[in-house]
Amino acid sequence: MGEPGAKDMILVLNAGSSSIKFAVFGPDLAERLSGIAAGIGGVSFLQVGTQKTELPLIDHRAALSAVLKALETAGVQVSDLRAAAHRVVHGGRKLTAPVRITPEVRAEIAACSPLAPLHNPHNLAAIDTLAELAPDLPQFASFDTSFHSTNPEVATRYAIPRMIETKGIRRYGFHGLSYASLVRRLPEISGEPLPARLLAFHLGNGASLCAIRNGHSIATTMGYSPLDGLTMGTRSGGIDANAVLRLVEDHGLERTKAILNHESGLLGLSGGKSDMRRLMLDHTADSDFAIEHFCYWTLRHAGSLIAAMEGLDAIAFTGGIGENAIGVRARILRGLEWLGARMDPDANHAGKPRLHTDNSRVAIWIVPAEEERMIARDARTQLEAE
Ligand SMILES: Nc1ncnc2c1ncn2[C@@H]1O[C@H](COP(=O)(O)OP(=O)(O)O)[C@@H](O)[C@H]1O
Ligand SMILES: CC(=O)OP(=O)(O)O
Ligand SMILES: [Mg+2]
Repeated sequence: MGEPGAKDMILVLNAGSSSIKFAVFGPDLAERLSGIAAGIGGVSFLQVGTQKTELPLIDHRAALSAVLKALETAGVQVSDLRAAAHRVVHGGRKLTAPVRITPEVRAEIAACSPLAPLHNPHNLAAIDTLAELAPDLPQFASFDTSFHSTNPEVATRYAIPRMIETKGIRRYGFHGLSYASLVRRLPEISGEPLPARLLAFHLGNGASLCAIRNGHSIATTMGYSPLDGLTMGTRSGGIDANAVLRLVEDHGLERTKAILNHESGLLGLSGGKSDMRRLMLDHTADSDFAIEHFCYWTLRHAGSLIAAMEGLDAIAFTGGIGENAIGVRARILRGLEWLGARMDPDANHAGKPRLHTDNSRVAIWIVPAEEERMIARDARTQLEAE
């Protein structure tokens, strides 16, 4: 790894609902090492580079200590780090740009936990564990909500009384680090300027769309929390608020939270599978229906965002499903043919970066999600500014 005592590395932690992704970057932002602890609380494993080991990871604390141990084995000690930087999903109204984590920032992240229950508590646990291990290590946070701070008020307000809106009940939007990195990467990948009206599909376990006009988010499908919008792995996506109230009446608040966040989406529709790769191999009527529901609602929302941009010049797919699920991309693109989007099936099969044919009126790209590099870049900018 780096020169002994050089303290030039940045550790990035991206703690999700059931996984912790990690990466170590050098001062030039070259990735030195990356991996994932996944399946936390279930069938879990730790992968470092290409080396995958099955390992019981009962909770996020166990997963983080396995990650730190693996880093040590690979020659990265916490004492070698210049900084640690975290993806924090919800920054609420106050945290709209990358920041150094102070006690005040930590308290604000904690205050946003009820808004992103599958994410913020795990982000905080990672911050706290590192703070205990290395109290002097500078820690930074980058927020999934920040990229959408350019949305106009008409897009962020719910049609509810202003007094309620002032309490923070509004649309925020998420996956912003993925979209920010996509905006950077697309011109490098395509060799062309960023298209003026770009519809980005972040399709992973959590999934959202973003209407990006001249590089800025103007609308997105997630709202107050990462539950809204598309059908997701275990989240329902959009659901009528009166149906939610009925669920609360019938099942109580805690059960309702669990149903909507953990038991719905692809998992609920298919009767047990949240993972797109597994669903695609399954070929049962329920699994096929779950995939069709995912694609259909992705298209319904795509139509809404295209209207918000008043047209469409390019599409970009990212996230685990967007980058890898050939059949899902093909189904979604079939649903956009009426706009003049033409996909080259061979390019789609091969997972090439460019998917459109020469006569397509809309450019179509695959852009790998690089949330961790974006977070490292933010932290480096902060360090240089200090
Ligand atoms: N080769 C593949 N084919 C189909 N789906 C895939 C493939 N690889 C990954 N996926 C799907 O991508 C999703 C996970 O995406 P990812 O962006 O890693 O999620 P997370 O939100 O946890 O970061 C899962 O549904 C997984 O099945
Ligand atoms: C915000 C969100 O949904 O994140 P993820 O896709 O990592 O679950
Ligand atoms: Mg993700």
